[in-house]
Amino acid sequence: MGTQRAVLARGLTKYFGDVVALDGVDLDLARGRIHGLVGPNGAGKTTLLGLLLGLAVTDGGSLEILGKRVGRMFAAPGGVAGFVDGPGLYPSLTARQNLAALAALSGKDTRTARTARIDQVLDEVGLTDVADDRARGFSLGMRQRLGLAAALLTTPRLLVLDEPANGLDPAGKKHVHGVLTRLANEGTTVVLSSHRMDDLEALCSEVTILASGRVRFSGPLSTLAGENGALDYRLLTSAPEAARRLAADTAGVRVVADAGAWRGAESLVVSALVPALDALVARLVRADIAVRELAPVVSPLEAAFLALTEQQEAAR
Ligand SMILES: Nc1ncnc2c1ncn2[C@@H]1O[C@H](COP(=O)(O)OP(=O)(O)OP(=O)(O)O)[C@@H](O)[C@H]1O
Repeated sequence: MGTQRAVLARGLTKYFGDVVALDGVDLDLARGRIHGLVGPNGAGKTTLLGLLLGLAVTDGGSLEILGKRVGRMFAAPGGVAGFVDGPGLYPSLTARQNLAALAALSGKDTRTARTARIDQVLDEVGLTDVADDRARGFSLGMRQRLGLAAALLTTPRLLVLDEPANGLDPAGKKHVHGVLTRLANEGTTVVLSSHRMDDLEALCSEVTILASGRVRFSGPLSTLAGENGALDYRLLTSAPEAARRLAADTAGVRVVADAGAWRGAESLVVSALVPALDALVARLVRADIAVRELAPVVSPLEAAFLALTEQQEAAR
């Protein structure tokens, strides 16, 4: 048995002329997880994903993928599939022909087995109805789904996707999320970048936040709230006035403003760290005040992202 990590990177650096795209990046990706990569434009996300796909080599540091040290060859390590900057497709071929061309390259299965597998992956990404249409006429969302289907043909153990949700309509997103979740449940590691915090929160158990080529946070989404200082939370309770008085009287809790109505009920917004929030909820319950809803106004991931972007702006 090799390491349980799909990716182990230490001190990765990558330069483009004078531009430092990656500046000492450490990354640990456990197998069978969906890991989100987030960061402002130019943070280094595509560069990092490109290294994982063997599209570029590092200028420094070490990289181990699926238990094997990556050398200085421009080649996708075995078991790795995916794409950056959109999937490479033949525009004049249909979706099915594109996949058939790729499957034939691998030369592993019989023609019948390949055809069955192609039908299966087309179905998984929701492209069966357009299987015989040329890729040239495909929308961005359809191209993304065909790119994912192509990656699935190889049964990857590490799937690397750069903004796979770009251009997806709700039905397309449902297909893609379903496929990625199934893959992770079966042990494939998925690493994807996105500017959509809601997608990342729905899909990923862990995230890495990059800014200016450096890792600002890497770990479970659940620990982000604690990392990022006080957050604003919206509270809906059975007794808004009494809840407001209790909140104002709880150490570490600040009542933000008169939040007014929220979904037709009077709500309260408080700013607090998680332990103070826990204390407030316990006090509300002890006072027989029911907590009907409690959620961050801005998600921890979005708050962390915004804080980081603001820091970057301030440094300019
Ligand atoms: N081929 C290249 N030649 C020169 N500079 C590059 C090249 N690729 C990336 N860079 C630079 O490296 C830095 C990181 O770029 P990268 O594309 O990895 O960021 P990103 O986080 O993917 O950004 P975005 O969210 O805008 O896609 C940027 O400053 C970019 O201009």
